Amino acid sequence: MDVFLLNDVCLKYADIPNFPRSTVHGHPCVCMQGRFHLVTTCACGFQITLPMRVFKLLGVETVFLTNAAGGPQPGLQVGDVMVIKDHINMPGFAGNNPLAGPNDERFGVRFPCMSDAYDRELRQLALDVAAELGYCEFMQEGVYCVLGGPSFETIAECRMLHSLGADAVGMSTAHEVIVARHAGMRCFALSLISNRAVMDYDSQEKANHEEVLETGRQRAEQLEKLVSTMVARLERNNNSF
Ligand SMILES: O=P(O)(O)O[C@@H]1C[C@H](O)[C@@H](CO)O1
Ligand code: HPA
Repeated sequence: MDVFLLNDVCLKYADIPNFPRSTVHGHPCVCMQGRFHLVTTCACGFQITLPMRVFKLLGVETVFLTNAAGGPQPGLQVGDVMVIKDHINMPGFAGNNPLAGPNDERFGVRFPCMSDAYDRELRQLALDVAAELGYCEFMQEGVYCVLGGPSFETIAECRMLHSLGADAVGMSTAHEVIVARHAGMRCFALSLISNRAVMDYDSQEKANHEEVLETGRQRAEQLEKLVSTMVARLERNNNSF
């Protein structure tokens, strides 16, 4: 069941007016269990990002996001954790931006800047905490590219994305970050490289959701430790890194 956890209060998504419904199996997370993707709601970026505005209204200042992603960057291995330093919003090139339509000035300006979308201090904190925990061998930093899904990429698409500067490719996160940044919240995001992007016509590899879930299970404990240590560090410093 999809639930929204706020302190000890647990709300069903179905009980929150206008809240979208998650349809993808296997996306539990710490505070919001059940995620929304472009494919869930007929490419309506506004609806899938509504939770960010709910967070803002609840007084949230910093948003942590995680995702599973394929890796077109040859330096990335399955199981690597990539701190996202920037994104490419591919659906945005076709006009699918979650901020399209009338701007709600109560949240932010009409034309928000995105060159600082992923908070520099939080990225450094992640790398520092990872080093303390002994995670350096699988920590990376890179650019995440969001596509609409739900089909995985063709070989030609993977090659193109790599040449465009994408290190990881997935189906979420960038829309949420755009809306969170519009509302002035700080953003930090991680990609777990759950599968290699297939770049070679002779390869027998095929992207599939089971591999994505399995890689997630294998790294779950370390990811939880990394994020919870970062959150504890932030709390200790009054959210000021
Ligand atoms: O919610 P994320 O972006 O982690 O989920 C990815 C995208 C698809 O839902 C799924 C593909 O296996 O994982
Ligand atoms: O290879 C991928 N492509 C797109 N989305 C994904 N989510 C997990 N792996 C992938």
